[in-house]
Order: sequence, then structure tokens, then C-alpha cells
Amino acid sequence: MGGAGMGDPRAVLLLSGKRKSGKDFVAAEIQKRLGSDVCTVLRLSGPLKERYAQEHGLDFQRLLDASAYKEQYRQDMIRWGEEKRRADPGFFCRTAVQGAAQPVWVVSDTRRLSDVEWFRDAYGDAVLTVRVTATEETRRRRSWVFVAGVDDAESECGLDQGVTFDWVITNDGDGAALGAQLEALLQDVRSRL
Ligand SMILES: Nc1ncnc2c1ncn2[C@@H]1O[C@H](COP(=O)(O)OP(=O)(O)OP(=O)(O)O)[C@@H](O)[C@H]1O
Ligand SMILES: C[C@@](O)(CCOP(=O)(O)O)CC(=O)O
Repeated sequence: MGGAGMGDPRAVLLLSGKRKSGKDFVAAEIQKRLGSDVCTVLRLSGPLKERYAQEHGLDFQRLLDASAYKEQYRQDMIRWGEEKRRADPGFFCRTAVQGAAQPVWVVSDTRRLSDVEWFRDAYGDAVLTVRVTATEETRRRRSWVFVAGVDDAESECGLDQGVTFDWVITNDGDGAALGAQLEALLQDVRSRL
């Protein structure tokens, strides 16, 4: 780790935000604008869900999208993932970046300071922290319901303090407003290519 190496990304966008703020949606929009040869979307929860599904005999695919099935297991996945991170804090980060060859990476679900620190150690100034926000009203329209033990725990609040975000994207459903914010962010990203 440390120091730029051959094949290292030029920009690593660490997206964070509350449940149903639209992190996955924004990640997909960024990728669409840059093209999938330039930009790949990575998920720290990808390897987490895959391992969790294997160990618990569950359907990995159904843990990936915005589903009631996923929500049913969220609390136990959080508990299980925290246990794994305690043993090896870089475990999910290392697995998530394996094989990523594009110059721009969008990590769509950064939740913990230890994850931000891992990426900063590994990729230095290429890292940009991006907060995705939406009002509670908007998130409720997207089927968010407050769950004690989830919405008031580290998994959702770990980055509420301690990070100065490079970009804040407001995602309340106005397509034009979102597009303008993304273009400003992408100008920064393109200047790094
Ligand atoms: N700007 C938008 N326009 C239209 N639909 C949106 C927009 N942003 C988000 N959505 C929709 O809202 C829902 C939640 O968004 P998304 O899954 O991206 O949120 P998330 O922050 O990744 O949530 P989670 O943490 O639960 O995975 C999805 O069905 C998504 O398509
Ligand atoms: C278990 C967990 O990875 C679930 C993430 O699901 P999603 O990003 O909301 O699809 C959350 C966590 O790691 O705390």
C-alpha cells in the first residue's frame, strides 16, 4: 500500500449516504455518463453479501437489489460483517477492488471511517469522498422506514462525523438538478484522467 502504482485508479469516488438516499442510483448515473470502459462500480457489501449468503444458505442475488428480502437480513448481515472486519479491517475493501481495471472507481456503499482510511492509505489523492443526501420525506417515498439498531447504528451513521466531504450530491428526485450536480463532479473526475 501507499504510493501510486501501475494500474492504480485515477479517481476513486467513495459514495456514502443514508438508506434510500440513492447511492446505487447515483453510482449508476456516474457510470452511465463515463461509460463502463472508463468507470466501474464497486460495492463493499458485494463480497460481504456473497460470503454471508454462502455461510447462511441464502440467495446472494436477492441480497443485492433494493428488496424486502435484503432488509429482512440487514441487521444480522451488519452484525456478521462487523465480526469479520474486527478480525481483518481491510477484508471487504481488498476483495471489492480485486480485478478492477478501469481508471475510475465508484464505491457505492462506504459506511465506516475504517473503509475511508483504507482507501486513502491505498490510493491517496485519487480518493474523493461524495455524500449523497435526500430528505427523510424523499427516502420514505422510496420505501424507507426507520429501523432501530440499523438507522441509529454505525452502519448508517459511521460517516456522519469525521469526514470532510469533497462533494455533496442532493438527490431528491429532480432529474435536472441531479444532472447538473453530477456534471460538476464529473468535470473534476475527467480532469484527473
Ligand atoms: N434520482 C432518482 N430518480 C428516480 N429514482 C431514484 C432516484 N434516486 C433513487 N431512486 C430510487 O430509489 C430507490 C432507492 O435508491 P438506491 O437503491 O439507489 O438507494 P441506496 O442509498 O443505495 O439504498 P440502500 O442503502 O438501501 O441500498 C431505488 O428504487 C432507486 O431506483
Ligand atoms: C450489511 C451491509 O453491508 C448491508 C448493505 O446493504 P445495501 O448497501 O443497503 O444494499 C451493511 C453494513 O455493512 O453495515
